[in-house]
Amino acid sequence: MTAELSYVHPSPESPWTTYLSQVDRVLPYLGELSRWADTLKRPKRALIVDIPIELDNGTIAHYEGYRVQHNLSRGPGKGGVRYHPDVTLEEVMALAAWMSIKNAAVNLPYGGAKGGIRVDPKLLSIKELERMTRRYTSEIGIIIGPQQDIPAPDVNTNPQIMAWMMDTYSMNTGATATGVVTGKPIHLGGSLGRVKATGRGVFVTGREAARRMGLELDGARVAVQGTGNVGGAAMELFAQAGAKIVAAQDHTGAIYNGHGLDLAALMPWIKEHGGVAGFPGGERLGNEEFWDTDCEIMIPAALEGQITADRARRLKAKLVLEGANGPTLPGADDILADRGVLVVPDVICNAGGVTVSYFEWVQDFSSFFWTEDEINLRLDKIMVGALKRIWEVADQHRITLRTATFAVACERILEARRERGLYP
Ligand SMILES: NC(=O)C1=CN([C@@H]2O[C@H](COP(=O)(O)OP(=O)(O)OC[C@H]3O[C@@H](n4cnc5c(N)ncnc54)[C@H](O)[C@@H]3O)[C@@H](O)[C@H]2O)C=CC1
Ligand SMILES: O=C(O)CCC(=O)C(=O)O
Repeated sequence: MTAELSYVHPSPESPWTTYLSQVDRVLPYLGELSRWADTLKRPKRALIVDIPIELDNGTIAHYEGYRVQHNLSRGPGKGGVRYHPDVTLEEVMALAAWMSIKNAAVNLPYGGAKGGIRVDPKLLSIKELERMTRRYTSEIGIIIGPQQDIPAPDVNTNPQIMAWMMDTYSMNTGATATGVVTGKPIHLGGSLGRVKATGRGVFVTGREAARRMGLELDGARVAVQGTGNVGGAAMELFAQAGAKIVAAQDHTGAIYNGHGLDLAALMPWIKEHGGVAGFPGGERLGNEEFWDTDCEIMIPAALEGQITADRARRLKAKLVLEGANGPTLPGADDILADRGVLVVPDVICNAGGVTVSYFEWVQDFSSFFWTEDEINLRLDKIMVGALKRIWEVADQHRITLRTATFAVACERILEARRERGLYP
């Protein structure tokens, strides 16, 4: 008998509720190990921190920060840090839990963790952003470390923020510790290929899924939500493979071009203007209309809970590639499965980022750095191998790729849990 968590009150649409229902679906496939499954339904450790900083105008602001370590059975915690005004403890718990599943699905020697600050970073100056990042790092410094828990970039965080985190942790501990975060700038122990790795993983899993479905990438129409690190890199790789990016949406709006958006013009536009809105090479599309786009492939690569039941009924795509974490609500998942739309779930589809983070961590420890070709080849091999195993389990039990990924990952996590035992 396991008591409910007293500190969360999730709504039916919260990411934590979505995650719990995904775990429930996998229980019939865990055999004896299901005895240990409650361990997946509660984070091992959740730290909430106050982050006071002095703003440029001399006033003091306080931000709420989190670092959650969901499961550490297979190794140190690993997962990104998000800066967003809607971040909550429950959201970070779900994101940390999905990291446990993802890391086990690609067989990395990590547990799952995630962090975040409830802030709109676009409202901060660069100096304020640095002060907030450094204070947050000091506050969570009691639970992170190269062998304990290794943060990385997520929404609205980037290599510069990772550099400040690495520097702050190193100053506080008295020695340069490049392995404390990944996604760093290259000359500070970062890895070639990390910036585009998540988008590359989305492409690799999409390429494999399309091959199995008999869907030609050359000429395929693709719609992408989110044009940041993940969506931007995925769009470029699909376009290089001959696909047409017909629609793109981000926080500034949505655009459409039936002949394919010209990425050579769009990407610099986004960089300069902060988003797709106003791009002259496409027609303006309503945010809701975006989900009705005629396309073969839909890539949600922004935030959670975007594919609702209603949108799942309307979606025209045959293949959904979850670049974002948790973009599809459980009810919508069922509708897509009933409609024969293939979903490559987040916990494998976007695992390319953490896989190259793992390569970065290994390179930092050995102080020996690989070429970008080596990294991309190894990434491809790991993603293809992991997806193949997941597909076998899906075929064996006639279950969705999401439940199959959870089955593979939960078995690995719970086996480690069982073997380690309960008592110190
Ligand atoms: N950065 C990474 O390595 C990884 C990121 N992810 C996930 O991918 C997703 C995107 O992350 P990044 O590309 O890193 O973030 P980013 O900060 O680089 O880009 C986020 C994108 O989402 C868009 N967006 C924000 N709010 C939106 C809204 N309400 N409607 C439409 N678009 C909106 C933004 O305009 C931007 O284009 C997140 O779910 C993240 O957790 C998953 C694995 C690794
Ligand atoms: O690179 C990492 O360690 C984690 C990336 C991440 O946050 C994610 O996969 O959602």
